Amino acid sequence: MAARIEFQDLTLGYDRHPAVHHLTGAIESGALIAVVGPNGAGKSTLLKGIVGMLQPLGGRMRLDGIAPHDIAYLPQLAEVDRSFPLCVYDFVSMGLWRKVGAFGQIGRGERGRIEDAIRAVGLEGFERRAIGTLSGGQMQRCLFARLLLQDSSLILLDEPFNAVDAKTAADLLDLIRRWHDEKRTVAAVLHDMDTVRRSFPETVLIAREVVAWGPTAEVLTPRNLLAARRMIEAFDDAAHICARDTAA
Ligand SMILES: Nc1ncnc2c1ncn2[C@@H]1O[C@H](COP(=O)(O)OP(=O)(O)OP(=O)(O)O)[C@@H](O)[C@H]1O
Repeated sequence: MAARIEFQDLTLGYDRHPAVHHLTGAIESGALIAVVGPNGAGKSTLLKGIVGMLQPLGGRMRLDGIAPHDIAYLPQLAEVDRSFPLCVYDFVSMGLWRKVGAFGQIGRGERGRIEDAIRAVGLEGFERRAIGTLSGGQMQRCLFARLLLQDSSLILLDEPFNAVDAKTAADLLDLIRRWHDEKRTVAAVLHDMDTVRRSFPETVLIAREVVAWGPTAEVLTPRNLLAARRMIEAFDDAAHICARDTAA
């Protein structure tokens, strides 16, 4: 179980507009890293770049030990289409998609794993409920169950505790710790700095580029957080190319 990500001067963006610039560094195998920064800092963009939903505008990214389609990715809750008529059981079972495929049989072993995953997130009794009728916290549990089944060595979580209550957040955090104990590589976009300080040994603070990256206590200083805020306020969203490129 080893998945490592290396960035070399990576720039990601939309329609040629950079959203994250000049990212250089590595997320080591087995890391438990928080991705933090102000709104619009480029955190979600970074995860989308790692998953392959966005191609680099510049620089390079290298995945070691895992293919992009094997990454377990939790998008922001708002991006999940819940209008599709699926029940919890069927939605969770999609975590086995890579193993079973479109026309594969779900046998007794797989059914056991689906039931285990639903139990692990505390959704027993909800198996036949339509996903569109779940509360925000229940839906987040459902998404985590699907991730559990994916059994990936690289797990990317975009605001996993958004709109969930304290009990649900604690339960989901336990699952994240379990993944970390199993030596999986976990990166999570988070806004709650207390959770980051308590549970994430490593942090990358971004504001369209890296402000600080390293042990959480060294990254989350008032000085770095202020610098991040100022960088976001100063960023020109309409810029086509970055000033550093033209100055070179
Ligand atoms: N699909 C898109 N098309 C064009 N621009 C986008 C798109 N998605 C994001 N952006 C822009 O890219 C920049 C970074 O957005 P991103 O969603 O990565 O930030 P974030 O750090 O995740 O923010 P938040 O904390 O608010 O979720 C923002 O200026 C945003 O408006």
